[in-house]
Amino acid sequence: MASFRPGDPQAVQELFEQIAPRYDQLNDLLSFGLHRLWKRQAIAWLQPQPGQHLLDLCCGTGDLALVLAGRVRPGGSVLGIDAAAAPLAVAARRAAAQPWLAVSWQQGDALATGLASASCDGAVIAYGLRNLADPGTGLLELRRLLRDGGRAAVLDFNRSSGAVESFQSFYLRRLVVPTAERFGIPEHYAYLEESLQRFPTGSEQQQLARRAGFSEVRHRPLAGGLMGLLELVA
Ligand SMILES: C/C(=C\Cc1cc(O)c2ccccc2c1O)CCC[C@H](C)CCC[C@H](C)CCCC(C)C
Ligand SMILES: C[S@@+](CC[C@H](N)C(=O)[O-])C[C@H]1O[C@@H](n2cnc3c(N)ncnc32)[C@H](O)[C@@H]1O
Repeated sequence: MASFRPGDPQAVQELFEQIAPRYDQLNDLLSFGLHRLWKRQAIAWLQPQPGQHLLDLCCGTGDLALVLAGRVRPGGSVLGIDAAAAPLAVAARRAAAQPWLAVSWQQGDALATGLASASCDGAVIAYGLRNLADPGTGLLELRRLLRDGGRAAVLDFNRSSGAVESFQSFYLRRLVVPTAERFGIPEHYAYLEESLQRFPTGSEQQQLARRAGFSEVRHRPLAGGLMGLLELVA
């Protein structure tokens, strides 16, 4: 059985190339649709305004980017960046059905986007930071891309402890992976728990964000501590 070593960029990219066709369906199924609420909480922090130019790093199949593109109308735009082509193809198909949205897609590395400094009014990374080889470098690039005063929202699983950690592990091992097994991709979802074990805690993320140059930093647990939202001001 293949395994995807957390921190190996090629393996992580390949994982998301392979699960792209099932990704959204399994997120809805496995979280009972609650991931949409958690993403709305990330958007609420960003306070998107008409005319703003926003960035969705590790955008995947583009659900967040498409919502943001609606919120910055008229005059604004959203750029979604992802390392994997398959999720971007899903995102482009979804965007084609909404031609009024100013949204574009770029295959690239969130650790080195090549975009101009201070070129974005706001940015989101949803369930992406944990998949980067070096989350600290990811936060540095995020800060570089934002104009001073711009907001960023970093949504991901929360590295918890005690009963919450036990529930998280139980849910991932006993529900998530067996469900993924039915779609022939159990090892892809087994990676989730492995990647979480090496993910910085909320307070460690706060330290990394301050070191990256963010002026305001707050890590907020969501869903009873199962998820976490890093609220940042550049
Ligand atoms: C949107 C969500 C996860 C995105 C996601 C992130 C990754 O890094 C992956 C890596 C490998 C495969 C898939 C993913 C991936 O989908 C969160 C919702 C989906 C989760 C799979 C469900 C797990 C949620 C909590 C652990 C438990 C929620 C319990 C609640 C009662 C629903
Ligand atoms: C769990 S998905 C999150 C997708 C979307 N943000 C969401 O909330 O559903 C993680 C995404 O990060 C992308 N990714 C992983 N490493 C990356 C990197 N170094 N640069 C850009 N994207 C990356 C993967 O290809 C994948 O599409």
